[in-house]
Amino acid sequence: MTSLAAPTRVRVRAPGKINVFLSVGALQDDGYHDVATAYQAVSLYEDVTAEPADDFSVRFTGPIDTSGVPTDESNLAIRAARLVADAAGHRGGVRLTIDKQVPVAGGMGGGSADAAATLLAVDTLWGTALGREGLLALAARLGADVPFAFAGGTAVGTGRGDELSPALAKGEFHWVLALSDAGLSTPAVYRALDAHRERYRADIRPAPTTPVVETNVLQALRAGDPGLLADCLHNDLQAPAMRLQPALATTLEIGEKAGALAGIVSGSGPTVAFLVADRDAALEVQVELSAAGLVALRATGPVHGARVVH
Ligand SMILES: C[C@@](CO)(OP(=O)(O)O)[C@H](O)COP(=O)(O)OP(=O)(O)OC[C@H]1O[C@@H](n2ccc(N)nc2=O)[C@H](O)[C@@H]1O
Ligand SMILES: Nc1ncnc2c1ncn2[C@@H]1O[C@H](COP(=O)(O)OP(=O)(O)O)[C@@H](O)[C@H]1O
Repeated sequence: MTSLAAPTRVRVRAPGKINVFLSVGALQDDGYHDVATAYQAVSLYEDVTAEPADDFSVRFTGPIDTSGVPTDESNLAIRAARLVADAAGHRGGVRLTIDKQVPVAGGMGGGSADAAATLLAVDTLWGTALGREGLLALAARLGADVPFAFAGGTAVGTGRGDELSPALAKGEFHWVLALSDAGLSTPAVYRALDAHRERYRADIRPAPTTPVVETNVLQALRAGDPGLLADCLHNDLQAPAMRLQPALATTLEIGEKAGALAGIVSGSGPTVAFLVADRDAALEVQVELSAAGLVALRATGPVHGARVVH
């Protein structure tokens, strides 16, 4: 007879995301905006390794500069681990190591992926068996994007972006991601959108009362057709992100001239995601962006959500 020993180390991988469509409604009393977004999980990953320890700690590895990310109790991964411990009555801590591929404060949900991966990693390590629904409920308490990082694939997010319904998607979409030297703060970009709407109330489209994802976006995803999707990429946070980082206009121009079907600021930015026809086009656009001095990565989507890999 074999006995199942408790694991001494669990590794979980969770993806970054691109918002292929993001409509932002009015600011609510809780400080959040009502949104409707279509998320696509893409092949830039956060790998979180969890090992038993007496207390809670986190460290980062990998090539990305994480000097600005806190490693104290405010770190989203530590907050995720503590939530599982509290929910399940687990005593003892965890040592977390995060191998980071998703740019920091880039609008691609790296911190959310850290939190989502940690939820599953500690649940597996400690054998707390909270289940998918239990972990998804904890995910929503950690941040608006965390449930999607947990679920992955393609989904529509409403409410704060945390109420998910799956969306059908066919095939594989190819993206080139142009990174920026400086990050953008998510609340600052939402505030800039509100300020702009307030200031130019008479001239611009007001915040939608009930934001929705347009049906042509869902059709393009379902058809797996990058040309169709390129025509309907949209992000209400793009204009405020560009006001905060005007150089993004040049980045968009370079990628589109290099043959991208379309470019869009991802989430609150400043990463710019270029949708391209296929792998060859992705290489060409990546080369042109690099030649202009930008850091450019290739990715594909949709990919799976948080999953144990080790
Ligand atoms: C803009 C988006 C688009 O997917 O992603 P990122 O660009 O951050 O990756 C999300 O709405 C961000 O999600 P996330 O980064 O998880 O947000 P949270 O930590 O929950 O919230 C940070 C802050 O952003 C603002 N916020 C966030 C979500 C939302 N629907 N309305 C908001 O106004 C609030 O000021 C909130 O205090
Ligand atoms: N694991 C983490 N724990 C706590 N904060 C994080 C973590 N990863 C990133 N952050 C911080 O959260 C903010 C948003 O980061 P991130 O999730 O990378 O970008 P975005 O919200 O733009 O997708 C940044 O200020 C960053 O320093």
